[in-house]
Amino acid sequence: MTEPLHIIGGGMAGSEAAWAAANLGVPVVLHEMRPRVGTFAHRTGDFAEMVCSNSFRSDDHERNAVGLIHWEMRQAGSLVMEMAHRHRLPAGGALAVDRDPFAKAVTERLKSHPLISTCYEEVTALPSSGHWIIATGPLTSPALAESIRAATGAEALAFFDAIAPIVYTDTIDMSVAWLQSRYDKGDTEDERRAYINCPMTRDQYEAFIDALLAAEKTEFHEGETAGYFDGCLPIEVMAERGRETLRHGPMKPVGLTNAHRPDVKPYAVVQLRRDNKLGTLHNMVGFQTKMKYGAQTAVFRMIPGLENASFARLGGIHRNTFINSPTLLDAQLRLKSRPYIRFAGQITGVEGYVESAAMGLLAGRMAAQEILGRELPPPPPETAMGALVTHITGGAEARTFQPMNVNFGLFPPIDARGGRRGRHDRYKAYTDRAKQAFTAWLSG
Ligand SMILES: Cc1cc2nc3c(=O)[nH]c(=O)nc-3n(C[C@H](O)[C@H](O)[C@H](O)COP(=O)(O)OP(=O)(O)OC[C@H]3O[C@@H](n4cnc5c(N)ncnc54)[C@H](O)[C@@H]3O)c2cc1C
Repeated sequence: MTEPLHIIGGGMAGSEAAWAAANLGVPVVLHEMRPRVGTFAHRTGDFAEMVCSNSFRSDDHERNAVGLIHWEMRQAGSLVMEMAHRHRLPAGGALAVDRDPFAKAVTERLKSHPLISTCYEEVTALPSSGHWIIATGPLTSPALAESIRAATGAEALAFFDAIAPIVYTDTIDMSVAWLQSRYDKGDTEDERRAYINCPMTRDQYEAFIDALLAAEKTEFHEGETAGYFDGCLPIEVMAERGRETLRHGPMKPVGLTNAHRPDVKPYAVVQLRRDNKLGTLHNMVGFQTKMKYGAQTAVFRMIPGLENASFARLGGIHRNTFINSPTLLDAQLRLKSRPYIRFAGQITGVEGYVESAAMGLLAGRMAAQEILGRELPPPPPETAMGALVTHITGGAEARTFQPMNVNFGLFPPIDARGGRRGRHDRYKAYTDRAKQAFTAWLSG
């Protein structure tokens, strides 16, 4: 008899993992603590509940990385995508859904599958044997979080409340910005040029602070942690403490010489640090923020060099539990120290409903194949799922690892013309290449 796969968490990732594994003929036990034990964000006992917005974001599979991952999930028989399509609402190019009927439909489908059984209980400790997927999400219950922390090391399980935006490197104006590490630190030329620096005059800095103070901010939801980590204060909180605070903190201009105008000392400098091995993404150092998304783009585009910046991810604040996947997981999403346990969903350091469900789909397939005595290689990095799983299991810098949305910056680059038109064509080239690679992977 085929051994069962146990999945903890019936959210986006767990639901998708259960469906994928059961459809490969593996019996699944889905453990979900709701409705017996709730979270501050979930309202129902349904699987795949959308806790905040009702959107799966862009459905454009030709020029958008999220749309592309939708496409790949559909090819792989995704339950979340099928039910989202069935309950979709008009929303332009976005895939918005009627959230309650959507979650009910996912729940009914899972419950009526002959190979899936459900167990409504909170799992409070890491299991010691069997085949498991942990998909307990950003609001993993405290007892289980503690058990994961004990098994992986205190440093490994991160609780954080603020994230900084990430910019596509090719949208930064390098005729204004320049490459340099503070005080030219580093043993190699690469290290000495590890940061992108954007200079500000006094007037630009003052206008920036005014905009920051006036910008609309997100308020905490009830139950979310309201305390900030000391080393992780949102920039607007720093600005509220004094107009000069940022100039003595993340925007300090010391140890840097503007390569374009060495004679002019910048009044303040915004630094961006490489965020992935490919160098296609840079994060804004110390720029964690709770400004609303619209306000963030407007305020950050005031920074010289970022006037036309595109953001792979904007900053944000909420409680989040995720592991340091680049150090803890292998390419099969298995915990290196206990390979009978896989992780999937937001707890692996991906961000968003779609990305979480996609990682669930992958983990479910991988686990099922393993139980059946085969090994499923991860999808190639040219695909959206492959790019994302490669990023979290090795491509990302482990030291500064933060949750990540799927975006073209994670893909191996494609040469193309610059500018807006060039970008348009390049995105299409990315998705064409991905579709071919994904189709081959699925049939292989
Ligand atoms: C406040 C908030 C707002 C968000 N807003 C958005 C948004 O607008 N758009 C977006 O794309 N993403 C949003 N996210 C991120 C969102 O949570 C994830 O994108 C997605 O739901 C993660 O999927 P998941 O399967 O990893 O986790 P979840 O969907 O959260 O599922 C995890 C499941 O595990 C269960 N569980 C937890 N611990 C245990 C345990 N010990 N035993 C048994 N079951 C357990 C939970 O009850 C839950 O059902 C938000 C997150 C939060 C916290």
